[in-house]
Amino acid sequence: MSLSYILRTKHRPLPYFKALVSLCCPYSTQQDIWQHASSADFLAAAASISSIPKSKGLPEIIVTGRANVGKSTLLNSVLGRKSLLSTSKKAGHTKSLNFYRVGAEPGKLILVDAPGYGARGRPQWGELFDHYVRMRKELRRIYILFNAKHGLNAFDARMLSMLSESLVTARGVQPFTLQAIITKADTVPVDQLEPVIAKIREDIWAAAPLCLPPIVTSTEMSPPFGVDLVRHNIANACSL
Ligand SMILES: Nc1nc2c(ncn2[C@@H]2O[C@H](COP(=O)(O)OP(=O)(O)OP(=O)(O)O)[C@@H](O)[C@H]2O)c(=O)[nH]1
Ligand SMILES: [Mg+2]
Repeated sequence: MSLSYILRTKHRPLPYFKALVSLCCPYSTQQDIWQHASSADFLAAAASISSIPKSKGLPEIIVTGRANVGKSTLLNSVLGRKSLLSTSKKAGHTKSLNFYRVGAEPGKLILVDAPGYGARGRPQWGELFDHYVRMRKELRRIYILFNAKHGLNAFDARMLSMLSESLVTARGVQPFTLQAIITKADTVPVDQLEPVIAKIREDIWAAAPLCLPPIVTSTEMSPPFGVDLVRHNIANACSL
């Protein structure tokens, strides 16, 4: 709904005013979603395809990336929580698709944490992730995470090009979008950060030109760096 349409409409019931507010200050309206984030809750864990929970009809986003890249930590930070999601120094910690409702019941959206891929990944985790991505109609955006210190490796490039292929269907429909996130920016010396980010952007572009350019984050910094941008991005992806 455009601003000019709203202003031209004679009868302006409440939804029009709500739309007007969200057009004028989308950021503050989106913040409401995360203000209720403390009521976020764990919904289900699926370690196999048959245990993937039925959709609640809410928009969903999922994170992926090499094991230990910081997927579960980033989702905790997005939710303003310390330990709703279990994290570990040891790679290969998350072993199932874990579903989290955001906002008080019935919720606004669902965040899905996934096991990592790469040398510490397992084939059955890959199958689970692929099945979810292929079948979930509510999936709005995939977030693919890269460690600032490590950059991309062959596993990342393969994952990016595989996801690229599913970004547009044969009929030209885009079922979901793909967004890159750089994690652990605090582990790179500040004077090296610019070239490091430039190289990661270049490598992402080479493997998946349709991937949205990376948001740089650090959950270690105080306040966390880039996490507000991630919240904003998730809300946008879910049309909230
Ligand atoms: N320095 C730093 N460490 C981080 C950051 N984000 C996460 N970590 C650490 O990285 C380690 C792995 O974090 P997780 O969130 O468990 O990583 P994951 O991608 O979920 O890992 P798997 O579940 O094993 O795939 C933990 O020790 C975190 O504390 C960050 O921004 N900076
Ligand atoms: Mg994890």
